[in-house]
Amino acid sequence: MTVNTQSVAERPDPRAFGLPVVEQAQIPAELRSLVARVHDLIDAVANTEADADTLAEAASTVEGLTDGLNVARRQIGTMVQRDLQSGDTEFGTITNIVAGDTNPAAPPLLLERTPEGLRGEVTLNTVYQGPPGLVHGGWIAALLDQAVGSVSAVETAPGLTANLNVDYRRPTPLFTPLEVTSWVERVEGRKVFVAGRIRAHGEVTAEATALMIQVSVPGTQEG
Ligand SMILES: CCCCCCCCCCCC(=O)SCCNC(=O)CCNC(=O)[C@H](O)C(C)(C)COP(=O)(O)OP(=O)(O)OC[C@H]1O[C@@H](n2cnc3c(N)ncnc32)[C@H](O)[C@@H]1OP(=O)(O)O
Repeated sequence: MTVNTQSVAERPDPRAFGLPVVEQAQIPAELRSLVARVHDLIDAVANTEADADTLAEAASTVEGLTDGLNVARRQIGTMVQRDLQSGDTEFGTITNIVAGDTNPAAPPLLLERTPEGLRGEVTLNTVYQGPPGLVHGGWIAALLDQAVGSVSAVETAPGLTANLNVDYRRPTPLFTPLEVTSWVERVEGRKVFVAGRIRAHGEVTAEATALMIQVSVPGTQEG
């Protein structure tokens, strides 16, 4: 179902909200590399059984690195502009916990446009563990919230989640490619009714319905 009600050019630009925007291609390769190394570091720290000397040395090294990086920090709310393979433009917060380009704690979940909506694949390690060997239920909800919020933004206009209902159908495994899909069901004024699904090995493990409320753009008749 096609529900695109606005051309890309008419969709709100975060600059209209006074937010800084970084183009995805302008993120330095060195920062991307650092984010990936720290992503692996979080997993290593969460699982290490190294001896006390090694742990103490690591803590000291990381403390020094943190001080060095904190010398220059981004403005809170900084957005990243992504050009999807479909030709659509997507905006997201650059430190978004699910998909943020510069967030080492993000899996990250990268979504691309399909004829039905959005689709992405992500594999989660023990950092996202709830029950033994399984993904935490809150993270399952986070993946679905991101997927439904993004499809609403890409196919209609950016909004906030007013309501998210998650049905956990089967345990969602760690270390397994998860297929995340989302689509728009219908639009009623500012209300966008959306849905999403997670599959592992082709089987549905969780599904969600949600209500997104489109945000008003400052300086427009609607906002
Ligand atoms: C581009 C750069 C920026 C881009 C920014 C993009 C960010 C992407 C975020 C990703 C997703 C998230 O995690 S968002 C984070 C989690 N969500 C939040 O923090 C949202 C907190 N809630 C709110 O701020 C607010 O409640 C809103 C904005 C959702 C709605 O407030 P509002 O704008 O005043 O609208 P309101 O008049 O209350 O409601 C509008 C209509 O929706 C209905 N409605 C409202 N809430 C509900 C509900 N829970 N369940 C059923 N229906 C509801 C109302 O009855 C009404 O229907 P009718 O009378 O018209 O029929």
